Amino acid sequence: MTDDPMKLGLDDAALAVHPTVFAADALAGKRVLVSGGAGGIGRAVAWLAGRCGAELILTGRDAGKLDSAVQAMTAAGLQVQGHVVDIRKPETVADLFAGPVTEAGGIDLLVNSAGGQFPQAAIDFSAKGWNAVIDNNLNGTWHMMQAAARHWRDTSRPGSIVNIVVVVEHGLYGVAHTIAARSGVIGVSRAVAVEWAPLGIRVNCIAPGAIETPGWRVYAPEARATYARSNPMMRAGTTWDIAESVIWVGGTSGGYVTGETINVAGGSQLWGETWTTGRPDWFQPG
Ligand SMILES: CCCCCCC/C=C/C(=O)SCCNC(=O)CCNC(=O)[C@H](O)C(C)(C)COP(=O)(O)OP(=O)(O)OC[C@H]1O[C@@H](n2cnc3c(N)ncnc32)[C@H](O)[C@@H]1OP(=O)(O)O
Ligand SMILES: NC(=O)C1=CN([C@@H]2O[C@H](COP(=O)(O)OP(=O)(O)OC[C@H]3O[C@@H](n4cnc5c(N)ncnc54)[C@H](OP(=O)(O)O)[C@@H]3O)[C@@H](O)[C@H]2O)C=CC1
Repeated sequence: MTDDPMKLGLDDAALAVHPTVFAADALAGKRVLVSGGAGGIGRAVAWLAGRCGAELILTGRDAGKLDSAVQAMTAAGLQVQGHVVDIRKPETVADLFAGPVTEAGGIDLLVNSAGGQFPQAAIDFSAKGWNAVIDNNLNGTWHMMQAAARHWRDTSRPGSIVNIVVVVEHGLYGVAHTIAARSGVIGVSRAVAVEWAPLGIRVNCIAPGAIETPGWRVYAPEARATYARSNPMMRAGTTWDIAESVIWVGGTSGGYVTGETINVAGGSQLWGETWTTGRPDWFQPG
């Protein structure tokens, strides 16, 4: 890992050629919408889906980041468009589906990778900070899920949703607001996996462990330095680890899977600790 924010995780050059288990036509004829598609994990998902033959629609808040992702993927021959959408604003999400998604001919897979939080002891959260994280991660993800489900219902086509969450059972501290939000996403995903099965819609979650991305900039270097040893495999994961799991469960390979949350976390759901705020004296070994 490096402290250069531009060099956290795999860059476009690496994502363009990274080996994959998937065939070049695994998603041929499919259209994939990735929120947070210019971020670390979303960008890797987009590259993999595009390299498997899918058309891509990427969304995010930062137009410059979106442009750079679209340019890099276009230069590699992928079919991709980018749109500024703040997932916290249901009206902009509705505009995305009524406009670009419909004009493109619809989508087959929605990957919700937009999200984030800040590290802070829970006892110090302000009401505004708590609300910001809940709004971004729970409400924002829900707005995208519901808009996609309505799109598929109204166009009589099947669909698949993959929500990127965090490991909520154990071992991730200093981000209790995001644990609450992501537990909500996991809960609603299980609920609508049943409600929406008659519509041909599958809903699953991927819970990444420590995955080196530009998103890590929000954590102090001392905290980040411990992340690789937060799991029994004693290493950080890559955005490609997450991308391959997303495409597996979101694509036809996961066709009989719904309502699941898959930890792709090096076993950190079972062993290890990540203190995003630094480990307090109370929990120091010895
Ligand atoms: C076992 C697994 C191991 C995993 C290890 C790593 C775990 C997870 C890693 C990741 O998820 S990495 C990638 C994720 N990316 C990010 O997290 C992006 C960074 N975060 C944000 O962009 C923001 O925090 C936000 C959550 C999206 C909120 O943004 P918003 O624009 O709505 O809010 P702000 O205006 O910035 O702030 C609102 C409010 O929130 C409080 N607040 C914000 N930042 C902090 C902070 N650093 N410390 C304390 N409080 C904060 C604050 O109350 C803000 O209001 P004001 O006080 O500014 O008025
Ligand atoms: N990296 C890790 O170790 C882990 C990450 N995760 C989760 O995976 C997901 C992706 O994280 P990662 O790629 O690492 O982080 P990044 O910060 O690189 O990417 C997150 C993306 O989400 C977008 N985003 C955030 N809020 C909004 C919003 N309100 N509307 C639209 N877009 C938004 C950002 O776009 P823009 O910059 O344009 O605003 C950004 O590109 C997040 O939910 C994260 O919490 C979970 C566990 C571990």
